[in-house]
Amino acid sequence: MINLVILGSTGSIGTQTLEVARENREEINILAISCNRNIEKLYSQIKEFTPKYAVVYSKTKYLELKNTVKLTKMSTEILHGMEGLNYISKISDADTVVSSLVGNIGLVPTVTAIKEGKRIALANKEVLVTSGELIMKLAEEYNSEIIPVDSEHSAIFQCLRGNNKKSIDKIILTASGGPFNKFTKNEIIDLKANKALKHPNWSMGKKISIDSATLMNKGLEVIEAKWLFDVELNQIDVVVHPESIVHSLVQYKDSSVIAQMGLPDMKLPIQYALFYPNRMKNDYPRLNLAEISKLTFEKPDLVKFPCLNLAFESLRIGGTMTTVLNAANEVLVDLYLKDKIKFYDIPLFIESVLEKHKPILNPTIDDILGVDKEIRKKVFNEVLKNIRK
Ligand SMILES: NC(=O)C1=CN([C@@H]2O[C@H](COP(=O)(O)OP(=O)(O)OC[C@H]3O[C@@H](n4cnc5c(N)ncnc54)[C@H](OP(=O)(O)O)[C@@H]3O)[C@@H](O)[C@H]2O)C=CC1
Ligand SMILES: CC(=O)[C@@H](O)[C@H](O)COP(=O)(O)O
Ligand SMILES: [Mn+2]
Repeated sequence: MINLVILGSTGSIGTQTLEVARENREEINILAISCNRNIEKLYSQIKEFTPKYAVVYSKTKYLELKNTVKLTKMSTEILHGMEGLNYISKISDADTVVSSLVGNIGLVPTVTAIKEGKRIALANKEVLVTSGELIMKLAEEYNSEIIPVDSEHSAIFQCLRGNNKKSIDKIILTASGGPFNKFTKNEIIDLKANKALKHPNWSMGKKISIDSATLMNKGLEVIEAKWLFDVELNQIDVVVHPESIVHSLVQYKDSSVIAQMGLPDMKLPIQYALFYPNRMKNDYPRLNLAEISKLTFEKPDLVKFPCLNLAFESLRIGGTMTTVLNAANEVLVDLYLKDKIKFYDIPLFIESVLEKHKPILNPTIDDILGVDKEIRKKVFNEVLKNIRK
């Protein structure tokens, strides 16, 4: 039996993790779950899975849910805020912590779980973008296994099994190209978030959907791959593959290429991470290559999608540069979703804030949290100033 804690159980990854748990009731026990404000969904998850703990990040929503749970005499203990997230990340009975919060807010509870030596099923890529080097060192020190959930990284993880890491030539990340792949730059300029949210192949949370449309998602994934697989920046390539069937590839020094394929369904990498090294039988639809008949690949357009280059460049400089990239992107995506800025304002503001930042090399977690806070404020004020002009 796997005792599971899910950070962010009400999100896209969180709910799909619970679907996998539902499909494997004999094998998975849900110990703790969490949300930010969506207490309606959390309450229905509490009723179905009767976890020992449930955390609500928002104070007002916490008080509301606590009251409901008290009235219905449920046994689940309701906790609150970062304190609550840290508490469930180190429950002694827990085997695996699914890190599926969105954004750098997940950093501290993920570090807490690592320091307890838990297995981490890691979806929350932003924590590796801001703190990858530290996270990987801590994982080694505390004997915590990090199993990637992000589809490309799960693919690479699988392609690396049974091969010597020293024989890697290149890691090749596939990108769908997002909803605007076939558009010209001019056609994209005025497109609103409702269009950007329509990913061609995956149904995901809002933040990552916008990141896919700007190709920042692939930039974040390049950084994520660098730390997870300990390769050099020039060993990571990106290729656009609009069908999202080949989830990523590893090219070896003998020129052989190993790819992992499957229909686009996040339950697959989630299930793989939870049960690794075992593969559970399921009845998910099977890939039929003859039916698909054609798989296509193309070069990413870095002029149309400047975010990918910004990510490569911030990783090349290193230190807190990737924290700046991530913090600025989180704020700007939120403002784009609220219709306060235009699509290309995202790379423009990120570039301007990166240019001004003097990176701290070998930052501590406190340095990273400090830079994260400072950059969020700066970007927000900068955008506000521009809106008022
Ligand atoms: N969705 C996908 O298919 C994939 C996602 N990922 C990565 O996985 C992570 C999660 O993505 P996704 O599931 O799409 O995101 P969602 O937005 O769907 O879910 C985010 C979860 O985090 C909670 N949350 C958000 N903000 C806070 C906060 N400030 N404090 C506490 N909890 C918070 C949300 O609670 P509430 O519901 O109350 O808002 C929700 O439970 C991201 O890093 C993403 O890049 C990677 C690959 C694929
Ligand atoms: C499902 C998943 O892993 C996402 O990160 C996905 O890869 C997004 O698609 P893009 O390739 O469009 O960024
Ligand atoms: Mn991905």
